[in-house]
Amino acid sequence: MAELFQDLFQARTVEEARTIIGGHINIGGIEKVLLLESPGRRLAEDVRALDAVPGFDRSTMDGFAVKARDTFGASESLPAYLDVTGEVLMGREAVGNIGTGQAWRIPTGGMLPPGADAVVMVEYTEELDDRTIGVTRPVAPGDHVVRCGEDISPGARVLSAGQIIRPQDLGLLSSVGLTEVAVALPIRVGIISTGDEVIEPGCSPAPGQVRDINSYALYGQAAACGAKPCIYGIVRDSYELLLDKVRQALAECDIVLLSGGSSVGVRDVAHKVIDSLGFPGVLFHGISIKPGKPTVGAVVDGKPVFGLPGHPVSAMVVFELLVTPLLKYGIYRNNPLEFPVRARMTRNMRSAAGREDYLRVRLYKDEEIIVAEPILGKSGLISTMVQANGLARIPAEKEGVEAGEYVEVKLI
Ligand SMILES: Nc1nc2c(c(=O)[nH]1)N[C@H]1C(S)=C(S)[C@@H](COP(=O)(O)OP(=O)(O)OC[C@H]3O[C@@H](n4cnc5c(N)ncnc54)[C@H](O)[C@@H]3O)O[C@H]1N2
Ligand code: MOO
Repeated sequence: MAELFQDLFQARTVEEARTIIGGHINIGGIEKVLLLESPGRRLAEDVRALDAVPGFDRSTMDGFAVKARDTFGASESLPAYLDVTGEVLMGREAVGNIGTGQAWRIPTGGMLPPGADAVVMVEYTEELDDRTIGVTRPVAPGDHVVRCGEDISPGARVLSAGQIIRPQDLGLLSSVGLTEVAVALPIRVGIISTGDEVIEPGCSPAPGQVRDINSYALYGQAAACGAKPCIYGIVRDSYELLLDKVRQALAECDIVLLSGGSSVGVRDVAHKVIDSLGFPGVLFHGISIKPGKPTVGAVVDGKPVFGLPGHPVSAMVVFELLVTPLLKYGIYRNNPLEFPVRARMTRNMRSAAGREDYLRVRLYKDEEIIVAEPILGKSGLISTMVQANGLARIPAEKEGVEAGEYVEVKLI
């Protein structure tokens, strides 16, 4: 514990903060849901296909099933003449066999008859009579055919645990006959605002008071990640009151967020409260980012507890960096697409070396180039977050960015 205490106020990088917290957490459960209830949920287990998709060789065109070699050398001036000896019906097994010099009519999606290895599109045939066609263009084996198992082979791992179920995943699950999937339970996030000056949004502020922004902004962020947020209200700057409330939230939720009181002022009790909840307690106090420096990171019995800075922008930025990944994936995992947009800065911005800066930016397209216009303003101004549609990361080793330089941006 003494070692831990020495670590406090030694600001961590975001990477370090994630590693420290990630090493102690154990959150979430599993439930089975029907396929139609699964979009947006996180898969709890790998999914393997039992069946091949498609389960038979099938045509991708309307035309004639043939032996490809019977069409070799065919042209408009010298068609290959084939006997039409059968027809494939949609949704029915193709029974029989195509012999040399023979063709069967086949619809798009029809089952390729035994003996055939390609399909000639109807446009490249001429019907001479009911029983004879001329093929005017050759096909190679496999042309216009999807092979049995070409989409999905039986036994293959088709989806991986941890991934969010997207529309195309739903289609894949139905294609292999799965009507239920195991998904992670939504992570329950308890949200507590602290501060003697903070009042409910439905009240009129007296001089010195402000309406609660953080509970609502954080609620919105958690909901957008598919989590189950729960607001525990506003607690005055009192150790006992806050301890009670945090204990209640911790008993009912997987993650607890406090905002305000995370700094070093006399009334900033968040750190003290969080550290008295249980093992291992506070793991760091301070991250080397701006905004968001005075963040407290803790784990209590496997559940993360974060003391977020009171300034609304700071609280939201720290949420994006430390809470969003947990709500989406249940763990911190390497995500090269976390800042997926490369955008060109419209102006110079200074930043101190040794600290990562997260700039609120407005992204827009200017002559085919995505540009990032910084939204200036203090971290207490929620309107700056509203004007922004991205967060640009300025790496710690840089002392700023110049107009025209490229930055990596996360969409918000
Ligand atoms: N002497 C120093 N003062 C401050 C430092 C510092 O390093 N030395 N850090 C500053 C930074 S950076 C931030 S961020 C804030 C963090 O402060 P706290 O987390 O202790 O938060 P409070 O003092 O309670 O509040 C800060 C600010 O945010 C407003 N607030 C708080 N909760 C809400 C809410 N739910 N909705 C709307 N607004 C809220 C609060 O009224 C204050 O204005 O500390 C700086 N100070
Ligand atoms: O770092 Mo504070 O979190 O700037 O506003």
